[in-house]
Amino acid sequence: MADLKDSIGITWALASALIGLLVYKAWSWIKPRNFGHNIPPFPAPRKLLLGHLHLYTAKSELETIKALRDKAGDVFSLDLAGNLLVVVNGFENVKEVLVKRWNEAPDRPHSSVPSYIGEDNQEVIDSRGDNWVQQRSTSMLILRSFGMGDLFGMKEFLNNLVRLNDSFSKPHIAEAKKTFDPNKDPTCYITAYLQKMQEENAKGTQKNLDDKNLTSNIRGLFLGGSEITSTSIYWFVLHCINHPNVQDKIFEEISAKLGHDRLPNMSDKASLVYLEATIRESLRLATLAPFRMRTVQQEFNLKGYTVPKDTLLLINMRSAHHDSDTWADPDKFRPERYLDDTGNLLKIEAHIPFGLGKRSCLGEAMAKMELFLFLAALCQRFRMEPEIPGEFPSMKGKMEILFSPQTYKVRLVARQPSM
Ligand code: HEM
Repeated sequence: MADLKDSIGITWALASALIGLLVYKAWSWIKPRNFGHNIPPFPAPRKLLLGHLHLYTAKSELETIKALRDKAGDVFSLDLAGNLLVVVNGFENVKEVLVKRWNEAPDRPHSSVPSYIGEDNQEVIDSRGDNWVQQRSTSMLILRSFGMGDLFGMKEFLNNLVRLNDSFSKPHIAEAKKTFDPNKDPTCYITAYLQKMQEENAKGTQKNLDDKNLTSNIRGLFLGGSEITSTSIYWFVLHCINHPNVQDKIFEEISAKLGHDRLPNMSDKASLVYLEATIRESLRLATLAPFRMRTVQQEFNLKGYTVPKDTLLLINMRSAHHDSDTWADPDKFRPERYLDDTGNLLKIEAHIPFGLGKRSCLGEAMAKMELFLFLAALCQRFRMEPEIPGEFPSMKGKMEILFSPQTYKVRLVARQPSM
């Protein structure tokens, strides 16, 4: 009898211990995670398991982040089901993270997109460490030397290719290799890269320049550069339709500075300051890439808070362009804000449409040239009007991969020099 009691007692004890252990395990799994005592504040209490995921509502990310910033301040934390996300707002904090804290938070998180853009996530947008340094410096050198040249042999290329897969860059590389002569000046990005590869091989310093990275870089540069440039143009045209006085001023400037007998070229850029100011204002108001992401590799302090290793940073670029302490009437379209009293262009530090720091836009110089040449020619030749006279298209943007305008139609009316 005593034996039976003992064994029931032991069974109970074991069962209770097991239940206790399971409850403890379950609790430690669902309870809010402790990220350390000095992290930036949470804007709201956390829910079991979800953390702050419930804050993601039907509202746009832009509105959600703005509302949370109003509650918690410029730098705040969100618990995304056990992962710490620190949101960084305001130009000074954005600059601190992207420029001064580059060593601690150098890379973007790996995204799912580059797994088909890049081969094993190697291209310049998503690559890291030594590989990124070499892909970036080589690509930068090549972009500089080509300027607005036919970078990828695009004229012929675009006639044949529309799909972004293996048929995109590999056949093109194979074709370029057939005619590649290391002793001749490179004719496009591919031949310039092949030449650099050979030089590095000859010096024995070759590490990361190879066919795989070349393929990925082409796709990365193409993706990184095409959609964002065309969307910048859509925003500019939309602003011109809605501000006829601005486009008339650009036209007057073009009439006075270069006339109508030839198309604008890069030598006109310095004199078309009002056009340049309008391009800047359009890029600022839209902020096409409103959020940038980084992963934290080493703990650092930001505004007195600790940002632990492995935190995800969400950097609010839009805040840098829309804060009223940096920009007077931030939501107004006012190209004049970039001009001083004598009509010279001002450099405004908080104007950062191409990002900041070592991972800022690789194609900035090229994009600026493309925008200038295309938009100068457009404003020289056409007046941009709404499709239906008097019915102006909406200026409200929508958040897709980029912050883009709603679809709209424009009526292009040929300008006469006296118009
Ligand atoms: C108006 C046009 C453009 C805008 C507004 C723009 C903006 C940006 C921004 C904000 C970044 C991210 C910076 C960051 O994460 O901190 C970026 C990165 C990048 N952009 Fe652009 N971009 C434009 C055109 C181009 C063009 C034409 C190219 C290629 C020829 C290009 C290639 C890249 C690449 C490769 C990166 C990644 C750089 C790296 O990680 O080292 N972009 N761009």
